[in-house]
Amino acid sequence: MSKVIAVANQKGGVGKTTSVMNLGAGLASAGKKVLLVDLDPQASLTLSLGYREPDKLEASVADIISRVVNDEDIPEGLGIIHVSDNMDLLPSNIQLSAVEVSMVNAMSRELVLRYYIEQAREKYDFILIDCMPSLGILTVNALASADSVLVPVQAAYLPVKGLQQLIKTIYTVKRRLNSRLSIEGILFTMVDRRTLYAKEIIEEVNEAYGKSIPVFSTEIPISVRASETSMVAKNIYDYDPKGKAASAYSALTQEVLKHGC
Ligand SMILES: Nc1ncnc2c1ncn2[C@@H]1O[C@H](COP(=O)(O)OP(=O)(O)OP(=O)(O)O)[C@@H](O)[C@H]1O
Ligand SMILES: [Mg+2]
Repeated sequence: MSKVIAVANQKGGVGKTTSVMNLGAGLASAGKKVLLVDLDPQASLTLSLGYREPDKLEASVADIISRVVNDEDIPEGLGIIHVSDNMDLLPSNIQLSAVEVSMVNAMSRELVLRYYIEQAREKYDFILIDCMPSLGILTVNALASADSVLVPVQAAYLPVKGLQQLIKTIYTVKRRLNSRLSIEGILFTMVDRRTLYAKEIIEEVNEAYGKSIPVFSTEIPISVRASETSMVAKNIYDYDPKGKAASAYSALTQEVLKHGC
């Protein structure tokens, strides 16, 4: 059994990419076979994993999408980079922007990525999709391909309004395109428990959504070491194994494993 988790929030800079990278590394070190899909033309995940010139890669997720759109065969393993034990990456680059435009007129344009992911499921236990900060066609494709959505929320601004829009989109996709879609959980990131503000937001979100929408009991603390991981191209367990962010991501990994497939 495989599980496909889309990591999405249309708000930028909330910790989507950092969470994909570190949850992915946590699952891989727990012995799970993991594929990370970079579905953002900014290519932050690709860059963070150390592939510093994404535009020079031989193939990327853009090639996969354009082959599906044009109904062409996809050669085995096209674009896949083996990053480390148990962990592969389907990288991205700026070509994805052009491909996104070309999807607008494609047949079943919301289901293009799903066609690929359904085949990739056979090879992996977990597929994590790093979405871009928008609710456009690429993110809808990710939601249509996924079993669940993990929603990182930065506990430093009033997130409720943005979350309503995201949750509405998730339910629309569930109704029209992908009935198995569920919410894996809201994940608070960059939490500074010393500030009353963070606590208030967490309470507010718990009140508004906690009963119907799961909230991870793990919170990711604000951590300078975590913010440095993309620069040094290391996951948090290698970069700062004893730090609070590493133990939080490890607890998150356990929660996700406990949810099962
Ligand atoms: N726990 C943390 N503590 C401090 N800084 C963090 C933490 N997690 C991530 N950051 C930093 O915050 C910034 C945004 O994180 P990240 O790139 O993961 O967010 P994102 O939601 O993927 O952004 P985008 O919407 O642009 O794709 C980055 O500079 C990252 O290094
Ligand atoms: Mg990102």
